[in-house]
Amino acid sequence: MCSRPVDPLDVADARLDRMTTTRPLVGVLNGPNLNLLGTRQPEIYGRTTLADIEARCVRVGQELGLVVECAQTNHEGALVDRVQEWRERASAFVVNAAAYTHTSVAIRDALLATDLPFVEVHLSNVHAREDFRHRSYLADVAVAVIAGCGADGYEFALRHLAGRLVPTVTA
Ligand SMILES: O=C1C[C@@](O)(C(=O)O)C[C@@H](O)[C@@H]1O
Repeated sequence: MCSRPVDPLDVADARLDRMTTTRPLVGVLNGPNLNLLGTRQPEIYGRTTLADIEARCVRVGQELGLVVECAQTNHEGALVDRVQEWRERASAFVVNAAAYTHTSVAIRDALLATDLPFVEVHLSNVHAREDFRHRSYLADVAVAVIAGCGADGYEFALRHLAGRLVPTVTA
């Protein structure tokens, strides 16, 4: 009989796999120019970087019993690809489609095709800005819209989704 010594790291990996596969996955998706957060019009978008926001989302997700994966791209088709890729694995989304919020039927359709709940987030209060930002192609199919709370908006969105996905969590 051939017996291999048990590697404690393998055991820990397997345990982590099981834990993460049973926790709902939430995809946090950010659109064009949000990679510049921290230096882009800080008077409007604040000084928090996207890396800080994503790290906070992962940390808050862990506290809430969620697995959080984050992605950002400047390209409309790549946002659609990401939603399609998450479609098979995710339970919900937090979406800041940035300027594509106001223009993109393709991103709306991609989210609708998932049949999953999502929260639309904007750092700034888009309703207090130019008219073209008042229109959203996503808002009427989102479960909630959060605008004007800065980086806190992502955490609020995750707390809301956790309340829907993880029965023991109070939003
Ligand atoms: O890029 C962005 C960021 C934004 O989505 C926000 O987070 O406030 C608002 C959009 O109008 C703008 O195009």
